[in-house]
Amino acid sequence: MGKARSYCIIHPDSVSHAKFGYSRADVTIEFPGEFKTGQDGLRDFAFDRVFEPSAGQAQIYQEVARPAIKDVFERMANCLFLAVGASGGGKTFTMTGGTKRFDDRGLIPRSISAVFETLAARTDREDFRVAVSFFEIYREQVIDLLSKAYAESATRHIVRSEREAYNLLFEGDSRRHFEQLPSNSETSRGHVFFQLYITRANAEAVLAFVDVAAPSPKQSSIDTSIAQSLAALRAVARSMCAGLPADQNSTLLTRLLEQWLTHDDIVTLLPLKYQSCGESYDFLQLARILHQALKSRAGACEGHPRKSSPVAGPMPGTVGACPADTTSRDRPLSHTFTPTFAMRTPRNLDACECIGPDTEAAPAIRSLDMKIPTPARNRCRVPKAEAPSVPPGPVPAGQAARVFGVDVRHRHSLPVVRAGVAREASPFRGQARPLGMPHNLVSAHATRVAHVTVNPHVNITRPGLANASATCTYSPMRGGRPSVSYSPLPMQRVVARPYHSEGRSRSISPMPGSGVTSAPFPWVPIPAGVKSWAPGHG
Ligand SMILES: Nc1ncnc2c1ncn2[C@@H]1O[C@H](COP(=O)(O)OP(=O)(O)OP(=O)(O)O)[C@@H](O)[C@H]1O
Repeated sequence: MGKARSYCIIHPDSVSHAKFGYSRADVTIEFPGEFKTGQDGLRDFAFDRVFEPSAGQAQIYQEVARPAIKDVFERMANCLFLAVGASGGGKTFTMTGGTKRFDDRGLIPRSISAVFETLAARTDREDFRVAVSFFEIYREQVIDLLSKAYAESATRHIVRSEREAYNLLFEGDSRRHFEQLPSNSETSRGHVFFQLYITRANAEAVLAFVDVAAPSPKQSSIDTSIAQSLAALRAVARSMCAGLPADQNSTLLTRLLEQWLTHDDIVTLLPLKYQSCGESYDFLQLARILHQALKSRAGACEGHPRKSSPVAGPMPGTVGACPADTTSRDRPLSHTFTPTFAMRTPRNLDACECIGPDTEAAPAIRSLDMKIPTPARNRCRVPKAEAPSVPPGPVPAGQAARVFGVDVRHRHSLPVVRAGVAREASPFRGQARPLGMPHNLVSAHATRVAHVTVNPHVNITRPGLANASATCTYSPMRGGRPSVSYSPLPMQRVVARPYHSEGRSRSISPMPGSGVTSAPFPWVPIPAGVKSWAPGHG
């Protein structure tokens, strides 16, 4: 039988609430007599561990997910991480990550890193293959987030490095359905499955991370669909507790979870922001019933190897069997351009700014914050051999170029105008500009449309995924050769400033293990009629 663990993660905004308390393994809420049971008083909910708000993501990862990664390599055990909870409680924060600090990256990126770090340390690493699938249940349909399509089958992409896996994570993340609601400015509107498949010979272990959407008070049709699937999940758990056959076919969520619920290791996560007694009680109870149901399972085998994806079982009309060895899709930005880190950006990102880091030092980067780097940390010339030659002078409007394998173009005729814009959004705004560093050293402007905009000095992005790496310091106004900002220090401090129309942003993660590939830098006319310069147009 698979193991079952359950954790509660307390949201920082819950702490001061009088009707809510928690200890290391219990959450207690107080509710009035008329609510639910008709009895006044306190209700206790036990967990394997309750993480107080001061517990960082690193600690949560260590206790929650690290054992599962070990089990993958020791006994090819599958594990499902199932995050449930009310809107705004922190499910996405726990699974994918927070917005402001690198330290806030969640279970998925940390697990990706751990899998590749473990592999790197093994002599038999060549025997393993890692693949990723990423899909969303939205309005009772599966959307493959890696192929942008309503899916009969979720595509499985082989990933050969941490960077490739991150790329897919951020790519898919940018395609998720979010909505701005009072409870959360970025509310997930679909149940999201991110799966890592680790295969060796005929054995396969799957790590699945499921972020279960919560209904909002808006009561739209999406909310109805979400509420129905949660009710179905609750009903399945109740049947399991009672030892009765469960109707798992009533919703797509329960159908996709069926095999997990009956067989595998499951970690239930309840990120909890105490908002109202009713809502908290509902989800605390759901977590409890789920945990009880999982504990009561019998007869399933522990850590059995899978032949096919647990979530992508053969179900007509839904996610079907994944093709076993689909190779990575051709992703123009990533196969020639090697980002050093990626920012999980807001859906309606206006612009972001990134500085550094050294792509060669990137594997050592484990710290990312919002501070301004010192010039010493941020300036280092790219070897001349790598520096593409650029003709001096302003880049004419409507011209494009391929910089380090990435298509870029100017949207403005005069770089100097662009520079003015960049300065406004510069990380150095209001501060003394570090000596020798152009104030607009890096400025990547992204819109939701897949295009790349460049100012005279850089750079690169695509929707939902601001890839920053090669920091071209070439200034058309100064002429000369372009160079790339490299950090000479292993613990490069990276600056990443997500800008957003409402001041919101998403998390930041590194792209270790990358290197910069250079490419010719000819300015070429943008084809007539092309409004946004999408990767691949060149
Ligand atoms: N442990 C935490 N520490 C700091 N901030 C947190 C924490 N958990 C969540 N947040 C913040 O709370 C907000 C809501 O979190 P998140 O979007 O992860 O909630 P959610 O449960 O996924 O909500 P929804 O169901 O609406 O999508 C975000 O701004 C997030 O950064």
